[in-house]
Amino acid sequence: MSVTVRVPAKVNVQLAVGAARPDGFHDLANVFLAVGLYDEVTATPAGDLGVTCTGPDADQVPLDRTNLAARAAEALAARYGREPRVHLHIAKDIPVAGGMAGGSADGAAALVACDALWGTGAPREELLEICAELGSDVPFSLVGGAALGTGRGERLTEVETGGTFHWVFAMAPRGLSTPAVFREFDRLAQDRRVPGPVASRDVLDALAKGDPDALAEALTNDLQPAALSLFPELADTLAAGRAAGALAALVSGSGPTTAHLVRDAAAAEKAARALRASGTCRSVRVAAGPVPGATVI
Ligand SMILES: C[C@@](CO)(OP(=O)(O)O)[C@H](O)COP(=O)(O)OP(=O)(O)OC[C@H]1O[C@@H](n2ccc(N)nc2=O)[C@H](O)[C@@H]1O
Ligand SMILES: Nc1ncnc2c1ncn2[C@@H]1O[C@H](COP(=O)(O)OP(=O)(O)O)[C@@H](O)[C@H]1O
Repeated sequence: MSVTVRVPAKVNVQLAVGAARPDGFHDLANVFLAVGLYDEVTATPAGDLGVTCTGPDADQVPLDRTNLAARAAEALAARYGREPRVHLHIAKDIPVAGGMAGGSADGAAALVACDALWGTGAPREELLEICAELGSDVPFSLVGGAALGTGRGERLTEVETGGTFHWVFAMAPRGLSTPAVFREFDRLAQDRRVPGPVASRDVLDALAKGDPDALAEALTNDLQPAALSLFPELADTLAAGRAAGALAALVSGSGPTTAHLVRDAAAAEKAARALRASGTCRSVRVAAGPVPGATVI
């Protein structure tokens, strides 16, 4: 018997970043939207913990116990006093090190898959606690939809959405390390006082109304200058997206994937074609959100 869990990528429609905390993390006002670009994690009983991965970026995924899916299985097994005797196969479609929370998605998916496989019946609150231990973005991958993350992004409040938002994502030829982008944010902020992060009323209202034009006006990402500083060519991709008719273009989270908001599915296909032809990115994908979080299929 095996259990397969499907789990979405995310885009940050607001990422407000505060000053570095004593523990090295940053307080955030992080408005997440789950979008329909998925990994699938299949858990199968095995003699020992093992991970395999297939997909376009599979060669960049660690297969040892640092993989977030393996760490999730170990964390759940430890809580329930059992051995993590499971094989985890990741069918990966979310770009690696792309600012779309692919590793976090696999952590959340493995947790849900192992919980179902082992019949642990862990309460939702406990699963969310384990997620937060695994990483700041992992709780959101579990719940999906749209949510505001505070603290380091792990404390979630559901956010209302009044419609579907259509996006074109442009994948970059190399990844960006999340800690390196936060370090660059600190370096760029050196001489100014960084205000405490606050959720934007305009972003929340635009989401509630399901209004892409209003969301396009309100989108912000405080990590974008840091991502552009480390990866200046991303400015060309953002410009190509705007020229292709996107209502707005921004770096997704810590990047380097760029997210281009469009009005509807037809506009997404058109902008995707133009972005592909622009030669400013490795590949282009269309996806819409909100979609549900980690789900057994
Ligand atoms: C930036 C965001 C935006 O959603 O995602 P990505 O764009 O990387 O996907 C997240 O904050 C990433 O979350 P996640 O990838 O889970 O990060 P973690 O494993 O918790 O932390 C990795 C490292 O990022 C930095 N970090 C992360 C979160 C945070 N609030 N402050 C930080 O300074 C720290 O250097 C930390 O050691
Ligand atoms: N299951 C996983 N999938 C992808 N990367 C993983 C996974 N587990 C651990 N990692 C590590 O996490 C790093 C960040 O990957 P990822 O989560 O895809 O990006 P991001 O944090 O930008 O959203 C990778 O470079 C890789 O070393």
